[in-house]
Amino acid sequence: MKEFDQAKIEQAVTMILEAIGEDPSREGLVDTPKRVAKMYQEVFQGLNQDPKEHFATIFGEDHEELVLVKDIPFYSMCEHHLVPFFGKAHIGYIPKGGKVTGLSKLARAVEAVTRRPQLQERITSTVADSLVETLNPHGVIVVVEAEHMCMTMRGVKKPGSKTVTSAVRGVFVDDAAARAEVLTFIRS
Ligand SMILES: Nc1nc2c(ncn2[C@@H]2O[C@H](COP(=O)(O)OP(=O)(O)OP(=O)(O)O)[C@@H](O)[C@H]2O)c(=O)[nH]1
Ligand SMILES: [Zn+2]
Repeated sequence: MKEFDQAKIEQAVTMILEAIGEDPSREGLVDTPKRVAKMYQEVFQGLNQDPKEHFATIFGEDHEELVLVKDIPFYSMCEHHLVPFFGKAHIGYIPKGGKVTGLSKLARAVEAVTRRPQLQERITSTVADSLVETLNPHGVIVVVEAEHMCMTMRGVKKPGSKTVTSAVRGVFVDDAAARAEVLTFIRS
């Protein structure tokens, strides 16, 4: 378990408020450092989780065809600016050897990976590799689509722009028809 230092975050937030010329002791701000620390504990709680631990729930089921959970909503924090990026993750895999995991575990793995300072590419590949390492399936495909607040409310200011990343493993690498089938389901 990595240490979460609530007092240190409170100090840091107080310093940021002072540095922008605010008065941290005024009524509206007096509890803000505490609130922000509590919020960071929640939005960064994935730092204490390994996505693979969720795939320990394995059912023996003889299904060697596609399993796809799509439209899993997520919120993460861009590691460059510490502002949110958010969107949907779609996870498909083809089980092998009768090893399937609980459907909710796919969404739990997304939570574990997104609730940290992150990059969209790393979220995508970490989820794919975690499935490969635990279930050893025939193939995995992960698609993540997100809007990055660092590109909308600041900087280049392009609201509505979306970033799509994908990670394919196993049979999906060479099988364009299998990839296309998944993309059709994702869009439907
Ligand atoms: N590849 C990748 N880049 C990201 C992600 N989130 C944010 N970024 C980018 O990280 C880059 C950081 O660029 P820098 O030039 O170091 O920082 P900056 O001056 O704040 O950049 P601007 O956003 O262009 O103003 C920006 O281009 C962001 O759009 C992500 O998940 N993946
Ligand atoms: Zn950013």
